[in-house]
Amino acid sequence: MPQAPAWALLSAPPRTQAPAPPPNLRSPRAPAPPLSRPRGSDGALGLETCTALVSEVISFPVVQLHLNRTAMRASQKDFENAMSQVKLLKKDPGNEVKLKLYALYKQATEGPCNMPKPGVFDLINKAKWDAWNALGSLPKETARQNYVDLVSSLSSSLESSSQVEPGTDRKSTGYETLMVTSEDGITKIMLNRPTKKNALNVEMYHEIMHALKAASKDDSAITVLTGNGDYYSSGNDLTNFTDIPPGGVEEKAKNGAILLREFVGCFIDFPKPLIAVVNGPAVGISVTLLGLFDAVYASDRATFHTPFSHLGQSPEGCSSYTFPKIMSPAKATEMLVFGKKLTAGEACAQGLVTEVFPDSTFQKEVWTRLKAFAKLPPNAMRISKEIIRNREKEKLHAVNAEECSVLQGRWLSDECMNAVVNFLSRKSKL
Ligand SMILES: CCCCCCCCCCC/C=C/C(=O)SCCNC(=O)CCNC(=O)[C@H](O)C(C)(C)COP(=O)(O)OP(=O)(O)OC[C@H]1O[C@@H](n2cnc3c(N)ncnc32)[C@H](O)[C@@H]1OP(=O)(O)O
Repeated sequence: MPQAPAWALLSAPPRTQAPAPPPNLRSPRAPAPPLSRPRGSDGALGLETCTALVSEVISFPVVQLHLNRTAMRASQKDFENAMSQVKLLKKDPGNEVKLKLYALYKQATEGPCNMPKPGVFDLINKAKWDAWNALGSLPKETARQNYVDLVSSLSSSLESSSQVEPGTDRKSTGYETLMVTSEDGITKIMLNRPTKKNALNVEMYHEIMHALKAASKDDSAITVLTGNGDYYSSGNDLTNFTDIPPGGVEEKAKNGAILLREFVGCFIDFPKPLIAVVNGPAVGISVTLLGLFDAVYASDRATFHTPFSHLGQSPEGCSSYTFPKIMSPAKATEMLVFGKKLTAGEACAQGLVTEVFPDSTFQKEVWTRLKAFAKLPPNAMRISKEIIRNREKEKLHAVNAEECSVLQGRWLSDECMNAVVNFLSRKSKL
């Protein structure tokens, strides 16, 4: 059974001590914490409670940062990077360090502790208060610097001993083609090439894989893919076809098929609820992948278009298997073979989209709903997804392999090359 990261658990207080209502440690600008925390029958803090508490200690500063943006100038970027880095730590730095981080953050953003001291039985809030209060009149700038230094020392000492895959220590801010954020239990992966309608270039394929791997291990409950700008995505970037290596087009096609197979494989294997927030038109691979998502919410501005025949290509993203199952073979054929473009309403009627929202309220309504989902017990959600999806996994990997192999041949065809040349020479558009 998937476990919450060990470091998401703060030590439980001794059983004998009765929970007392904690005074609020937060500034008036901050959201108020729950007054008491549910405990298990053994008196320990429950898993969700502990996770929420860690979010409070670790993630809460991210919210605060936005509120205090104007107050920080000198090392704002370092400070912001340090906060992102904290969330990427793969190992529990321990309660003592977490309290130190909390205290330095509060000092850096609010100055010396000015809150009433919590009661003796309010162990957690008292520990936080003590840590902050212990910093006395340490100047804000020094606290900020100490925070950055502490995170940097943690990153080197904890990351080097963890078994992470190469590159997984990359910061969420370090992406070229994506914006990745983690807040309120949701990791949001936003395609971020709006001037190119979020077309997927080779860099973006790699970055999405990286972001999904990181999201599968982070402490968020759900993961969301969406687009920046007016498009969700215009699909594969057709300039991907232009950079021919010394081995010629055959090598290009072979490498493309390897990349595509690995890319789609990441969606098949993604362990947490994966939700698409389709903010605008979607084309090609950004549509076919939707069959591998757990829920798809769409603006009524969105359209769904898979013009593979027009492009001399063939379906991918496991759509040759998922679409006929979702919407019937004939409807799937209209889309995948004849390139029929669906409106959001039609896609919803076919089962490809879960729900459609008016564009004017889309973001507000969807994110309210997602935040509520993200509060559900994460392990239960994972396990339920697993039981819904797992018996299909082997089949999906086989379909993926077959689709990539067929597509590799298609990329070498005149039909495909002509379509790409026509688009790149501005002779055609969808
Ligand atoms: C051997 C190859 C190896 C490849 C590596 C692996 C790849 C795996 C491949 C998986 C298979 C995937 C298949 C698909 O996704 S098929 C779908 C492909 N997409 C398209 O055909 C869409 C093409 N774009 C358009 O038709 C129009 O741009 C669009 C209708 C989407 C929007 O039109 P509009 O008029 O509103 O906007 P512009 O055309 O002016 O677009 C703005 C700029 O964005 C550029 N653009 C948009 N989409 C793409 C794209 N898909 N590829 C490249 N560039 C794109 C467009 O050119 C404009 O750029 P400029 O401002 O510089 O002119």
